[in-house]
Amino acid sequence: MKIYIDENIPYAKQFFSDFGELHFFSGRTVTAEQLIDADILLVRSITNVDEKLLHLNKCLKFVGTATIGTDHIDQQYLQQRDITFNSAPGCNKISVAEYILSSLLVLAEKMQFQLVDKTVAIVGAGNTGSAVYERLNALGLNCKLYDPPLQLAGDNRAFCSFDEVINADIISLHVPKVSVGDYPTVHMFDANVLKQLNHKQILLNASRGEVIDNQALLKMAKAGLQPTLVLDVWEHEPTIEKALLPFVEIATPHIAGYSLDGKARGTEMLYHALCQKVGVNITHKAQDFVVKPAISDVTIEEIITQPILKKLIHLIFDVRRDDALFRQMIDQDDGFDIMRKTYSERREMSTLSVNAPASQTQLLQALGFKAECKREIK
Ligand SMILES: NC(=O)c1ccc[n+]([C@@H]2O[C@H](COP(=O)([O-])OP(=O)(O)OC[C@H]3O[C@@H](n4cnc5c(N)ncnc54)[C@H](O)[C@@H]3O)[C@@H](O)[C@H]2O)c1
Ligand SMILES: O=C(O)[C@H](O)[C@H](O)COP(=O)(O)O
Repeated sequence: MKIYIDENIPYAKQFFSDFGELHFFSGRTVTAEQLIDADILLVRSITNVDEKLLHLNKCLKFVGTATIGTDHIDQQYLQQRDITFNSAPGCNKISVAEYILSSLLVLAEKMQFQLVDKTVAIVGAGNTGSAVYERLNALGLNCKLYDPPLQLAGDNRAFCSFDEVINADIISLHVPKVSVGDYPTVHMFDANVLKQLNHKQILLNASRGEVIDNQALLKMAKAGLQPTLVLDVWEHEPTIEKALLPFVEIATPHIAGYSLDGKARGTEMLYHALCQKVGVNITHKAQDFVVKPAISDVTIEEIITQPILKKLIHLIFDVRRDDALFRQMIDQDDGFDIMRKTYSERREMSTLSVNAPASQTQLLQALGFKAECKREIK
């Protein structure tokens, strides 16, 4: 069997060598000619899998994307050709939530506010939105969820209106890219919605760039009216609107989900799907391949205040590192993609054991740490 794999899917050799001959390709430039004899195709979000890419291939049986988003896949076309498709739902949801947490802690320090005083509207209450909710709710923010499709489907959590979204102190976007149907998300934040926001609010987008009309945002920013912005995703990646950058407080090149753990989980999920498709037993586990973290234990002697939490989170992941590097790299040819490709190792909070007073264990666990109980503070 011939298996064609995006070169940026980690641990592909370890997981897939048993299935046959592996061929690696560059996700942005792969062509129909290259894939002519592929039996299995494994991609990331930068490869559009459609008729244009697959029309020369007559033997493809399985397509997998090691990502949560599936907007780059023409699933209807794959269905017509009877090609099995699997994605990796939720694989990097923890990394996205940790990106949001780091960003908010940085902003809270810079702008001198307490997270607990803020209302946050989470737009999209699926895997990533729920992971954000769990963490921010544990920190005492007033969290509101906005997700009409889920609400309609009978999800029994409390949901808010779009009016409440645009009036929240913090708005965090976690929707898929959808351009048709009853609940499209492309330009959900268009000029009309953006003009209802103000400079006291914070708007974070770690979903897909197209959810915010970037040109309308730029216009608003040039007039000095934009909310504080955290943008991980952009319209027209990798050729983004660079003029926006000076107006964005935290800017990164679509790396919110890029922890080693999240990526490895994505590969592992495709491995499981392929084992099922081919009818073989699962013999490999991501944890056999993923290396130990650089920092694995820490002790906290006090009650966790916001400054202590910021220090703790940033022992593992500090979004300012990525923001600084991005601003340096974006002017290089291919800077956006080079930074993604050479992204330095980032781990999830779950790789850190935190030894803390017993009263802090619940919070630490809700934030994703491995919490170990220490004697209570007197
Ligand atoms: N920046 C990154 O690195 C990164 C990482 C992972 C995922 N993502 C993006 O984030 C998206 C969401 O991921 P997820 O794991 O939470 O997906 P998910 O499918 O679990 O949840 C998405 C939720 O959005 C809701 N939704 C759809 N249309 C909506 C609308 N118009 N208004 C409000 N809610 C709506 C859906 O009902 C669903 O509950 C992905 O599709 C992907 O594009 C980005
Ligand atoms: O949808 C996802 O899972 C994320 O957007 C993912 O992190 C994108 O990473 P890429 O496939 O572009 O490497």
